[in-house]
Amino acid sequence: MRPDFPTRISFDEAAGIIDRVAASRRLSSERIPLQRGLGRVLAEDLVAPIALPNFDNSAMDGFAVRGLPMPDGGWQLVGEQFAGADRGLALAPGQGSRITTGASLPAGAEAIVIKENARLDGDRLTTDRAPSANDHIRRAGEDVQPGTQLLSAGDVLTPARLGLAAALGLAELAVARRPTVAVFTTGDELKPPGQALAPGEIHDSNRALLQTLLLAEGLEPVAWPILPDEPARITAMLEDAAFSFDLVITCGGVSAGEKDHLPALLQARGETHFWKVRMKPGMPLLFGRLGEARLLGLPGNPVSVLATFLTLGRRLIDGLQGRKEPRTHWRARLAQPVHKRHDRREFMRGRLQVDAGGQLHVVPDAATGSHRLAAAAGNDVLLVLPEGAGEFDAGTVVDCLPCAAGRG
Ligand SMILES: Nc1nc2c(c(=O)[nH]1)N[C@H]1C(S)=C(S)[C@@H](COP(=O)(O)OP(=O)(O)OC[C@H]3O[C@@H](n4cnc5c(N)ncnc54)[C@H](O)[C@@H]3O)O[C@H]1N2
Ligand code: MOO
Repeated sequence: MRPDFPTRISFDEAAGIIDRVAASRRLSSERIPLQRGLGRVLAEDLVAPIALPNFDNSAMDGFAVRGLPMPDGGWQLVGEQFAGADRGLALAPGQGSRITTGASLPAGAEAIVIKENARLDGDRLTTDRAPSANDHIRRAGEDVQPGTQLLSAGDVLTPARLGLAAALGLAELAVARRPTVAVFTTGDELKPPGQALAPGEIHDSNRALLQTLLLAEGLEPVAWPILPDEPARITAMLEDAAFSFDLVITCGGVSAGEKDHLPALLQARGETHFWKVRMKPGMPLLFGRLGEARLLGLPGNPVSVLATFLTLGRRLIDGLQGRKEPRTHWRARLAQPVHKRHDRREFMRGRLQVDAGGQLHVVPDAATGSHRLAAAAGNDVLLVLPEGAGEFDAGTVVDCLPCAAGRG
């Protein structure tokens, strides 16, 4: 019987379904103080309420002068203006005043003579370095004009953008709420790290991997104890989580084995948006709805977790928050040829190198098995080989997605 949901779909079809579901489930917005804004997605456009700089001021410590070139005998010093309250100084031709960096420019000032180039003799100011008009003067509005749209809804807040908002006098910004995420690992073979293994058991590595992938996105995942391969337990725990979380992410139990219960669970108790994507690794990826939550069932192999999360999982999280800014990716030349035997889009592990001419190269890792966590740990990108089997010659330009968050 044909399943009544999309299956064995292309990567682009899966991305399209994720985008549509995310758009229909867009999270509400909230106002937050700037200090909590890093990495958040703006929910409204940011329009400058004031100019930056908001008044003409000096870029250097020294003297503001009026009268260029320097009058015979220099300028006459008539006052001082420090950063802070504007004293309302006005310079007549031939006059100058002390000034500090960031201080309001006295009316009439035409240039700043920096302190190191100035000679002061009583109230006479001279210099050997003839200043030009506007030297070291920062004009009101030269960075930002009031009314200019600086950021758009969907942009991501960086330190510089948060600093900009502060400079504009905004104490809070409206951002998309972050999705709440429940994380489950499943499998009778799993033991937490720190516990001894019996024959047939392995340590649960996906929990640390997935939790930190989510933390790197600024989310605060809540991880459950390891689930046994028992359908009733799995159903109860996942339905419980689906009540209180926006997103439930599981690892393992989504392919064809006797103990792979998740696809049937979702079909019986929720809704399947898709199951199985023509990608490698990560082919058995499952996506659907359980209760009001979205459920993302990642394949159990650790490298599949990495690849499916970074490509499609993160896309869902971005979409739920209305993120429009694309993710960073590089284009690099294959340092070695790759013979691709299958038809799926492949996300191979690779290491970036830059040559003396500034050209990026990527060295594909021969350890392609989706259990090869050491190979993933030793590389810094997922290099993307498009659909279709065949030879990819050395020098072929490929997309590379950073996969070592936290390394800078
Ligand atoms: N007959 C078929 N067999 C398999 C298929 C298939 O299509 N037909 N797909 C293969 C692919 S591709 C993948 S990927 C895996 C995915 O399997 P599951 O998602 O069902 O995951 P499990 O079978 O539970 O585990 C797979 C593998 O990963 C290990 N694992 C699971 N959880 C963890 C964890 N938390 N930490 C560390 N390692 C974990 C598990 O022990 C298995 O070795 O299926 C293929 N088989
Ligand atoms: O697609 Mo599986 O994720 O190759 O190992």
